[in-house]
Amino acid sequence: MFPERKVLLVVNPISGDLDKDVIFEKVIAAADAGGYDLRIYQTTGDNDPETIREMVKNINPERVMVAGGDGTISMVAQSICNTDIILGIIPAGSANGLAVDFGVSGSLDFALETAFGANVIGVDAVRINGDISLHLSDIGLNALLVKNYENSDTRGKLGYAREMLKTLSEHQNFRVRITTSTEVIETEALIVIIANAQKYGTGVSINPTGNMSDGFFELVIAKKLDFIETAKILTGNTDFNPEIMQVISVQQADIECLDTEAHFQIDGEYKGTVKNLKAEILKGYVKVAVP
Ligand SMILES: Nc1ncnc2c1ncn2[C@@H]1O[C@H](COP(=O)(O)OP(=O)(O)OP(=O)(O)O)[C@@H](O)[C@H]1O
Repeated sequence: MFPERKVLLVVNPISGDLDKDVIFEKVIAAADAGGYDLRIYQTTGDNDPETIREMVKNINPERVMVAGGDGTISMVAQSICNTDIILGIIPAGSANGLAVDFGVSGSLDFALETAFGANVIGVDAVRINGDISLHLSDIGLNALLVKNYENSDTRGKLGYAREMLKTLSEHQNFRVRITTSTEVIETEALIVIIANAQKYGTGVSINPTGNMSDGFFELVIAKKLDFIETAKILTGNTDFNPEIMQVISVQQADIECLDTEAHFQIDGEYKGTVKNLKAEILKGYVKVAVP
């Protein structure tokens, strides 16, 4: 007899620098101890969302464990949204901002205990122009940095620092109009962040009151900053400063760039330039196992 309780493990073999063999061994042992029938899928970078959806439909797992970075976690979350399937997170990316925001940081054993544990919450998502953001998306300075970093051939801290200097010299502020159900804000901006979570992968806490389950997201609007202040934010050396940033908590918002198109990124992935964004909260989008 096959056990009724099934679990699917999705592993991105190329993410971060973690030895995936250790993850396989530990998940196999934990699934065995919990009486789960374990299935494994390694992502290929080609048609993964479709394949995972199909596997989820056929296997009907109680949980899906994901070992990868933010991109893989977000992809798997979108494959099981609005179901009772529980997402278990095993951080294995280069930055793991999403996992950190879920409180899943530290040892692999801790992540596994959490991923197989009983504490489960419904996590919201933000739909932005039809795409899904679980973490932090923005227009302006940081999105340009994401673009420059994606296009550069150096990786690591040095590459990041080089792209940051390039970004700071290229960036221009833009005029933006933000319309919510209660107000219209028109301002010059360096960056407008659409924040479901609190922290960037660099560790900088940009939205200290953010809660991923409250049915709201925040708009964090940073007006003109000086060079040093901006560099500190981008490198994760300073946290949210209420004197230079405005935060509003909303369920939906329209964002219009008034004079020029602005660079746009969703959860660390560059999306090109945009003039208009429509953002709305999707409450209880996916069930996630948390500490
Ligand atoms: N087998 C594979 N070969 C090449 N690319 C892959 C493969 N599997 C997944 N990918 C790609 O990996 C990317 C997602 O990476 P992911 O976000 O998980 O890790 P990361 O970039 O190391 O971490 P972080 O988001 O924390 O910086 C996607 O672009 C996906 O297409």
